[in-house]
Amino acid sequence: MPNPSRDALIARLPKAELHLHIEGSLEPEMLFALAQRNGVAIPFASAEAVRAAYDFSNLQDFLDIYYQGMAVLQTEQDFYDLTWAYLERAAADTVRHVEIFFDPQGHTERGIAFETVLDGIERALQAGEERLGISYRLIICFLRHLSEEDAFATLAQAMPHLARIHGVGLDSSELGHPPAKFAQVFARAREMGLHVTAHAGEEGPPEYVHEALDLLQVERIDHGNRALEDPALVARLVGEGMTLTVCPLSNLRLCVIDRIESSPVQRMLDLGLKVTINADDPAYFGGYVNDNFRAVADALDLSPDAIVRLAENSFTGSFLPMADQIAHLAEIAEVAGD
Ligand SMILES: Nc1ncnc2[nH]cnc12
Ligand SMILES: [Zn+2]
Repeated sequence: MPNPSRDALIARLPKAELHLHIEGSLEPEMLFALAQRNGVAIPFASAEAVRAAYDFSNLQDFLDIYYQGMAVLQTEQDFYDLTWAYLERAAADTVRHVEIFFDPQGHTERGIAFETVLDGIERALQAGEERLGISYRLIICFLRHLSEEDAFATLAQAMPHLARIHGVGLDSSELGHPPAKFAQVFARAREMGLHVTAHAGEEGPPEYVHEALDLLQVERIDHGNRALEDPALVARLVGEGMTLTVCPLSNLRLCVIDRIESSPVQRMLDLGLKVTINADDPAYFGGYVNDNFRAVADALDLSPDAIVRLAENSFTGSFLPMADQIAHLAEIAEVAGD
C-alpha cells in the first residue's frame, strides 16, 4: 500500500545506483529526436507507439528491441545527451553515486568508434560530478551472446583508456551463455586492475551464480534472483558479504517474477543477503531508481529500517573507497534520523 511518509524517506535518502545500462535509459522521446537528428529510420510513428511496443515476455524479447533502439546513437554528442539526461533524472532521485554499464560491442559492431562512445559518456559523467555532485564509475559490459574472442577484442580497445574505465561486466542473453565462457577474459581484466561484476541468476540457474563467483571471481552479482533456489549458495553469498544488484521493475517487465509482490527483496534481506535496488533499463521498464524503491516498498510493505538498509548497501556495495562509503553512510544516518 502507498505510504506518504515512506515515500518521503525514499525521496530524501542518499543512494548509489550500481546496476544501470546507460543505453537502457534511452527514453522514447529522445529515441525519436535522435532518429530525426541523425536521419535514422525507425519503425514507429510516435513516442507513444514506441512505448506500446515495450511489452516483453522474457529477456531476449527485450534485448531485441534494446539493440534496435541503440541504432539512433551515433555521435559523441548523442552519448553525452543520453548520459546527461540520465544524470539529471538520477539527481532528482537523490542519487549521489552511479556505477553505470555501457555495451561497447552494441556500438562498435555498427561502425561507431569505441572512443566516440566513451568520450560522450565520460564528458557527461564529469559534468554530472561538477554540476550535480554525482560521483561515478564506468563499467564496460561484454555481450555474452558473442564470443570470448570478441570480448578480448573489446578489452583491447579499452586498454588505452584504462584510467577512464573502472570495471568489466557481463550482460545480454544469459541462458546458454554461462560465465565459464568468459573465464579467460575476466582473468585478464582482473590482472589489469579492473573491477569485475557479472549478470547471473536473472534467467540463468544457480550454477551460473556459482560460476560467476568461482571462475570470474566477481565482486558483485547483478540480479542474482535464482540464487535463492540453492540454500548452500545463499549461505556462501551471505558469508562473503556479496552484493546483489536487484532490479524489481525489470524483473516484473521481463517476467522473472509474475507480480511485484513476488519480488525477492524482503526475502533476501531476511536471509542476510546484501541486496540493493536498481533500475537496470529505466526507459524500458517503467521507472528510475526511486520508482523501483517505491514499487517494492508498497508491494512488500518494507519498513523504514529496510529502506535505510537498502540505501546503505548501495554504498557499501560500491567500488568507492572506504572513506567515501563512510561519509555517505553518515549522510544516510542524518537523513534517516530527521
Ligand atoms: N537486464 C539485463 N539483462 C541482461 N542484459 C542486459 N542488457 C541490458 N539490460 C540487461
Ligand atoms: Zn542489467
